[in-house]
Amino acid sequence: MSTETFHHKLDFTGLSLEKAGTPEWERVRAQMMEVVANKQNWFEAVYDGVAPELREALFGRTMKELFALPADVKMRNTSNKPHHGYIGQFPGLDYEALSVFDAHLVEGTRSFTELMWPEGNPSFCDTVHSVGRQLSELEKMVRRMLLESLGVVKHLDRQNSELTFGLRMAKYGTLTSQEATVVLSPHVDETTVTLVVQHKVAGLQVLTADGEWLTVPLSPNSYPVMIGQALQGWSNGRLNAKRHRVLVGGGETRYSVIFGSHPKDDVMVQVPEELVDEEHPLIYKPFGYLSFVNFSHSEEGMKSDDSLKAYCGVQVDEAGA
Ligand SMILES: O=C(O)CCC(=O)C(=O)O
Ligand SMILES: [Fe+2]
Repeated sequence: MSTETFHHKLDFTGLSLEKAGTPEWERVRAQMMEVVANKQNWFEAVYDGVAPELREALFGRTMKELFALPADVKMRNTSNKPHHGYIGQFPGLDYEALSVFDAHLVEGTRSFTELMWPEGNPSFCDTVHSVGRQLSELEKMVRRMLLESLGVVKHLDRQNSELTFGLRMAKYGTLTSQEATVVLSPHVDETTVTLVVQHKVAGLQVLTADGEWLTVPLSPNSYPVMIGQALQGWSNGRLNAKRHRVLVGGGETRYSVIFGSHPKDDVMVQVPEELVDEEHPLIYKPFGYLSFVNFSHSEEGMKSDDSLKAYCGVQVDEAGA
């Protein structure tokens, strides 16, 4: 029987971390436990933290202004990790993306803004920072509930101190053909948790347990949330990175924001001992996040359909099975 004939829609409206443990919190947490038990690894979060005007400013003005910059300016957005700064200039494909690092902090947004506009651009900076801050609040609620559902919430503070947030703005330009085309191939994110903001043009699809591509519906106040590989590793595979892709119709330019938590570069991701027992033997050795990301983008990592397992999976003989 199909496990994904419907998807979970969790309503975070009016919730905040201060409400953890209250009946309203527990009601949503009970749904999170179902998401975990069903191994769905994604859901839709309804959230009122990003005001409609802010979302409109982000997509209607801020992102358009960014992508309108000359290519050499956008290319100043570099990173120590492959594929994490400016992405674009693919022959025949009008896809571009830029990442703001430490997007929940004003410093992160400010240094990105100064890189793009040395003369300053306060409205860009304020808009992106507000979105980053609000989405980081949602991410923290989501992750707290996930850890509560796994019975390991005592590790939350440590995990929080080892994480940061990245905000990627993406543009999928019009295609010469009107036919639906996969412009971002099926993949899993290296993140801990990924939140996506879609606006007016759909395109994100998640792979269901039955191998079907499910189109994530558009909604002005909700955010698809997907598990990434860093959390798959940390949770010893209790949660699994959700495979997804982007399919666009071709006639319209699509903008989206991809907001993710991920371990800081030097963090060793290590499974908490509570998540290892006879029924759940250790499947991932501790791994350094930066090294893992570098591996994922290496020739060997790209060839593998499960780069986490290839990088730090415990061999059966090592596990003593
Ligand atoms: O644009 C989207 O909806 C998702 C993009 C994505 O999956 C990614 O950039 O990793
Ligand atoms: Fe992705």
